[in-house]
Amino acid sequence: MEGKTREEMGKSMITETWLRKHRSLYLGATRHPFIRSIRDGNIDLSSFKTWLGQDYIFVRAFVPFVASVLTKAWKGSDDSSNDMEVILGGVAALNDEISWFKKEASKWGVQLSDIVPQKANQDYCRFLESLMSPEVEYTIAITAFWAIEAVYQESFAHCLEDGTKTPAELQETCQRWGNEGFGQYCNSLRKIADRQLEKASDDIITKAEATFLRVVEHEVEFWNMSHGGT
Ligand SMILES: Cc1ncc(CN)c(N)n1
Repeated sequence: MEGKTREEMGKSMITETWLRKHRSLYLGATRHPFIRSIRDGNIDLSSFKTWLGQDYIFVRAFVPFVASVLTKAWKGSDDSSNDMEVILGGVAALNDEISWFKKEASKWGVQLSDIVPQKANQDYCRFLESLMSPEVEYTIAITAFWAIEAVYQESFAHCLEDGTKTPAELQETCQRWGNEGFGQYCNSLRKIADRQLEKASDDIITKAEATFLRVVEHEVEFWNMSHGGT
């Protein structure tokens, strides 16, 4: 692959080229100290509770974003029936996710109605809102969607690998995003993003790469907020 132009590699490998090019930033999100602390078994439970409450707020803002991606797929996709099925699966998963957050919050004594979104969360939710505009192309929105889900999948799957010391009470959390089915769903999103990028103009590809980077930066900030939170 080394030294080949994008045309020689085939445009379908665009997400692959980004993951290589921005590897250290991406690993900064998927191997963040917050994730490492879960994996090493020394997580501060107040950080976990901060993450839980803040992520519940994030997921509630994520639902309308995903619904907007579904709307864009309806008219903007080359294979809208496939894409809509995959995205609808994502909406269904988010429905479960919201119920899970409620159950988990009561288990940990986190009062969800009292949670005030912190700055990193507000910034991330505002970014999602900007992507919901009808002017934002489907290719950009589906790229963001894939990246958002993929960071969680890779982060939590990392906590489930052999030899990790993830505390028993956090196994279920890690399973939620680290399980194989969620991994397959992320692969489906990635395939859609790559297919869209393959036929996109250079301008859209540049915009999509910038969007990918912003997602990863927001994810790092989100972990930072949880890790340092009280
Ligand atoms: C911040 C964040 N990023 C991604 C996900 C996975 N839906 C999430 N729940 N929260």
